[in-house]
Amino acid sequence: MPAIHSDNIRHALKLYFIMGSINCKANPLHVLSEAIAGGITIFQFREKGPTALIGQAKFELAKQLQTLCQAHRIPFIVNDDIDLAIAIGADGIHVGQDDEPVSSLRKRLGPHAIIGVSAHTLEEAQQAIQDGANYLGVGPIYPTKSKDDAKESQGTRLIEQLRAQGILIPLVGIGGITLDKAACILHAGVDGVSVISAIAQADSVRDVTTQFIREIEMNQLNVID
Ligand SMILES: Cc1ncc(COP(=O)(O)OP(=O)(O)O)c(N)n1
Ligand SMILES: Cc1nc(C(=O)O)sc1CCOP(=O)(O)O
Ligand SMILES: [Mg+2]
Repeated sequence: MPAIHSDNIRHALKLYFIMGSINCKANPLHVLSEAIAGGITIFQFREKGPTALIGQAKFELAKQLQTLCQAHRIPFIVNDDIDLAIAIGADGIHVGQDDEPVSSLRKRLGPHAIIGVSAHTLEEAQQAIQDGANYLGVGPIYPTKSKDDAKESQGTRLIEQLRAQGILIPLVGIGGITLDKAACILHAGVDGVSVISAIAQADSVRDVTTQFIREIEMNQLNVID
């Protein structure tokens, strides 16, 4: 059974931690376990970049991180790698605009898989919704050092535009999100924030995660309950 039914994805998106081995100052298993202790609500394994693990080493790290998530009922999402997601029975996948279309992913992953799609424009968002995405990642909100090919940062403009159009799909903001910036993104209408470096690189992963949760709970709009 998946850790979460896709109907509950909105609540799970509250604090979406994304990480691969290259993002961590400490052992990735330790970083994830501290982030879980701090209160993350969903995790994405994004093993990407020049020194990223590949092959069996990538598979083994994914399995170890997934086991940790399963023990704490944290949904485990795989970035980009559909074969890996299927091989380990992940709860879902996150894909970008140049990846396999949602309709084909749905056939391969089944009706309960969480499928997240990155959207940078209203048109991309509408297409992903029509194709059956469960949530959208909107970014980069602010400049980021964690993605080499990130687009130009766009602030909260698209989030506000989507909500103003009455689009209710679960949304998560991404890109350069730090503690002091979370409130303004939440006020724009997202269900949660996605974070790599502000958590993975923190001196105390657990403390900063706890502070994110507090900030989110104080500023969440609750698009739908
Ligand atoms: C939650 C979330 N939102 C956006 C992204 C970015 O996905 P993508 O555009 O496919 O870029 P890469 O992460 O693959 O470099 C994401 N991963 N997660
Ligand atoms: C993985 C990713 N996707 C983005 C997008 O805009 O789609 S920005 C980004 C990196 C986010 O990392 P950090 O929290 O360290 O800025
Ligand atoms: Mg991608």
